[in-house]
Amino acid sequence: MGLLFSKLYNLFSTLPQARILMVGLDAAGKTTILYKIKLNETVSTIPTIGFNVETVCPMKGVQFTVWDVGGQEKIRRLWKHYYQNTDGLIFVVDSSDVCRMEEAKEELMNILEDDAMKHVPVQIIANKQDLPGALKPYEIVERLSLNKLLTSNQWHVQGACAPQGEGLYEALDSMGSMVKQSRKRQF
Ligand SMILES: Nc1nc2c(ncn2[C@@H]2O[C@H](COP(=O)(O)OP(=O)(O)OP(=O)(O)O)[C@@H](O)[C@H]2O)c(=O)[nH]1
Ligand SMILES: [Mg+2]
Repeated sequence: MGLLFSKLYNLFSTLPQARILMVGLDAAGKTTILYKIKLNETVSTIPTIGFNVETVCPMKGVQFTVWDVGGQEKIRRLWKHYYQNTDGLIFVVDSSDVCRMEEAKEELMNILEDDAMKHVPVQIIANKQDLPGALKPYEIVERLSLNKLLTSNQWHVQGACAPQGEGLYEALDSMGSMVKQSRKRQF
């Protein structure tokens, strides 16, 4: 009964509360994004060993608990421990790190193969658009083969520059819409 009420609340409430998992390769900009959204500040970061978690209200009527999990290669195997009950995935890409696009694609593939993540909406943030040589969002779609990879997940790609906050509102807005739609389908 409690579960039913909670589902009804989430479906009809104007305040969707959602658990969002944010991953991506090391140095993609995840922690910078998290604290830009939370504090509207550009914090100086060190590589995340473990995770950061913050509740953020990026816009009126939306509350996300965002889990930012470290992306260094040796700790990526820990990502799977955060999959359960995830309502939305934010996958952050350093758009200027062209050499590691294949690696990013493989990691995204691994995530989506997990049963817990099969139908979770995916927001790709094509970060570091300010850097020379950064791939545009449509080029990231091609490099990550998103049209082939994301056949059973709703998805959206947003270009961003985290320290300036550019593109972050749009990314979270789209994540919120996808989470709401996905909840309606589940119900
Ligand atoms: N030029 C530029 N630098 C950025 C941008 N976003 C983040 N950075 C920088 O990229 C570096 C890594 O950022 P982090 O936020 O620590 O990266 P992370 O994804 O959390 O890395 P891990 O914790 O190791 O997984 C930092 O020096 C940030 O200042 C951006 O949009 N443009
Ligand atoms: Mg980090």
